[in-house]
Amino acid sequence: MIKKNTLTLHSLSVSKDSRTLISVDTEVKPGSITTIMGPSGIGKSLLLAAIAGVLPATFTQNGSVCYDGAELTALPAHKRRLGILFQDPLLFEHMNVAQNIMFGMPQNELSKQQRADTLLADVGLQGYGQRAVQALSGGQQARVALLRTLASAPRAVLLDEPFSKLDMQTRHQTRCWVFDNIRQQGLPCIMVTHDEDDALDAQGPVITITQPEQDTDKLC
Ligand SMILES: Nc1ncnc2c1ncn2[C@@H]1O[C@H](COP(=O)(O)OP(=O)(O)OP(=O)(O)O)[C@@H](O)[C@H]1O
Repeated sequence: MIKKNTLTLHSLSVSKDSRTLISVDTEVKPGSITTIMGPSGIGKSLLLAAIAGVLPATFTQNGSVCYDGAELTALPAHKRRLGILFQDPLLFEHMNVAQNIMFGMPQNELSKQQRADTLLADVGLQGYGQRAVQALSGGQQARVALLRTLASAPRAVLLDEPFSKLDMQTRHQTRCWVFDNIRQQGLPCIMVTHDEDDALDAQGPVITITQPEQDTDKLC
């Protein structure tokens, strides 16, 4: 049976030099947020890159990624139509804040500028549309990158530590807004985080990745 608007990973794994770093099997339903947690350097960001179709060539992947029952694994990133937010905001520096947010908006969006302004106000950045992205703080850039991802009409979203650059109050407010938005749009979401409050607020399954067994002789 086709699971409508569901993102499924079938034993999706990332390896380097034939050593598996990470492997995940999961099904993410529309409007559900699955959290991935685990130690630094274990391959969580690489897993998101594999789902999005932008895994660096040094790594190989096995398993498959499906959306709506159709396999995406062989498709290039732009044909997967998944929104990915990297840890680094990677904003376009030749565009202002509003232009960054409008970048991936669908052509038929009635007033892109108006929508960008509304989104900015929703995350506490009212009136920032015409500013240069270089003039923003790290936390402000992180919010603009989040808006750009959500405004691009993705079929699912992949968020890599989306709130880590925000102070506690902004983090809480932004997180509530983002999670509400994801639920309202009915998007399946996979979020990588080190923060247990992020995982709690996500109200979805939590996948904890553990280190592979180590050779105890090598431990001090
Ligand atoms: N583009 C790349 N080229 C080479 N090595 C990379 C690249 N990206 C990641 N790595 C390496 O792959 C391993 C896994 O990295 P990854 O960023 O996925 O870890 P992570 O679990 O997301 O860590 P963190 O929680 O610290 O963000 C690390 O050893 C990292 O140095």
